[in-house]
Amino acid sequence: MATAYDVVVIGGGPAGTAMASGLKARGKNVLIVENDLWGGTCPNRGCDPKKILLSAVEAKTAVENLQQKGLTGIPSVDWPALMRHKRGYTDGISAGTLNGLKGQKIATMHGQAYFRADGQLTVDGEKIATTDVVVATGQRPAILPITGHEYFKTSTDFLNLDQMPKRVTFVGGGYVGFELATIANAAGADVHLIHHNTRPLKAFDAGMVQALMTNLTTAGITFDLNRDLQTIEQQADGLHLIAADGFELVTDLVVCSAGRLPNDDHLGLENVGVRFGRHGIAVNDHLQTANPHIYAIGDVSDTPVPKLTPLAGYEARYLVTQLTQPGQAITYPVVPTQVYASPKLAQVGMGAATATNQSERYRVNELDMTKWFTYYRFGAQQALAKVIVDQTTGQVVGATVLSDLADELINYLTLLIEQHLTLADLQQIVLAYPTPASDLPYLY
Ligand SMILES: Cc1cc2nc3c(=O)[nH]c(=O)nc-3n(C[C@H](O)[C@H](O)[C@H](O)COP(=O)(O)OP(=O)(O)OC[C@H]3O[C@@H](n4cnc5c(N)ncnc54)[C@H](O)[C@@H]3O)c2cc1C
Ligand SMILES: NC(=O)c1ccc[n+]([C@@H]2O[C@H](COP(=O)([O-])OP(=O)(O)OC[C@H]3O[C@@H](n4cnc5c(N)ncnc54)[C@H](O)[C@@H]3O)[C@@H](O)[C@H]2O)c1
Repeated sequence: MATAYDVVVIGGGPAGTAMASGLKARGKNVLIVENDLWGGTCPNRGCDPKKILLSAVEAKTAVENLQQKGLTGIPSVDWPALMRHKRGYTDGISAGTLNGLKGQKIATMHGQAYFRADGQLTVDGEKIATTDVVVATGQRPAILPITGHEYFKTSTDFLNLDQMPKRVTFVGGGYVGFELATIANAAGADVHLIHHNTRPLKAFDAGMVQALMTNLTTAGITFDLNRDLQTIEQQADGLHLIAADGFELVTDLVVCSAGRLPNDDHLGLENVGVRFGRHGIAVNDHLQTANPHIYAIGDVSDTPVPKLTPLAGYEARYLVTQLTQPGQAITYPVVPTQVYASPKLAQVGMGAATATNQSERYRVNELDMTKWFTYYRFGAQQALAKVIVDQTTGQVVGATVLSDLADELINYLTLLIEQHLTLADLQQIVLAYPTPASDLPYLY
């Protein structure tokens, strides 16, 4: 007789693997199902390969910034070698993740999970008996349904390019568009970013986005704002990208970076009373769907937080506790988000626009840190911050940072916010000098 599981987890990405490990550690009989690469988006075709490729951008920028300051000669990116370096990491991820799961004695299956009816879950047609199911199937790149959409490539294709084409265009000014445009530009391509309105990266501080775009424009990226792409045509000289207003651009590679779609439309969720749609699987504040035995976590769940790897893990940890010791509704901490461009743009907590509307309570410290020792020493082009302080408590409640070190500084700022630290609290702690952390008192 087939095994009856306590929980089946569908999806072997950061959410699903954290879920399966956590349940197993608490003695549950768990099966995890994956239909593609174990490890999911983040380590195979997302965060990690992107940041490996960014390493070359960071190193090149560091050398550029020290020209006439002790270094001569600017290195160029050897794309095939950089890609080999990336694959040296990504090629082992799927097998390594699977081995890790097996090492924990977690049951695994490779195949397509599908709900035929309530209580009838199948994997590649085989019936699986289980009490509960956790859906953690993530998202996939959205493709704009325009004429010639078949010429679109995705972030997954870009992160696995054997050669960098001469001309590369991104359509959609979000995280993916900015990050991959930064990489393609540093690798020597002529890069355009087409965006359909005048406000790319709309969740980030408008002034800081403008400053980032100015930097990227100086570095060679062309921003084609307010262009509504309608058609892609293959012609002898390349792909012609044509917008509604007659704007036309010829490129060799066009990447659709206009958002991602939840993997919730191929699971038979309609057969088991689970509501789902463009924003993902509908869940309550216990991450439970309309079917009490089915839960959803990570990118595929429709929750009020950005879709990021640390949140996939956070939701998994919450649900592990919930399935073993039911209790409180989920609450989320402040979430730092960032765009790994050049420089990096990071944000956490309250934005300056909100703070300015309540100026009797909040102070916005607008800081140009470019000449501060931390940034001066490596010749940084720009280091800006907007730090929001609650004047009634003296605590930091939000920040936006634009600098080569923003990815580190934003985590310190997140700790200050989460731990409600005032300047006086911080001055009780000794931090190594000179470092970005030892600048923290000057941000208040
Ligand atoms: C280019 C890019 C860069 C990114 N950079 C960052 C970053 O720097 N920082 C950050 O925090 N986040 C980043 N993200 C987002 C991050 O990758 C996701 O938030 C994270 O992977 C979500 O984890 P998940 O487990 O919910 O989904 P996923 O990682 O997508 O995993 C879902 C898994 O489910 C599997 N699956 C789907 N359908 C089925 C099915 N029917 N049966 C079985 N298995 C199925 C999929 O194959 C996949 O392996 C990036 C994403 C992209 C695309
Ligand atoms: N650094 C990170 O943490 C990171 C990096 C990459 C991806 N991600 C995750 O992946 C998700 C998807 O990233 P993304 O950049 O694809 O999506 P996104 O939602 O961040 O950005 C998509 C952009 O495309 C624009 N757009 C929509 N339709 C368009 C059109 N017709 N023409 C031109 N522009 C159009 C939108 O206005 C938006 O600015 C992110 O929301 C995030 O959850 C995170």
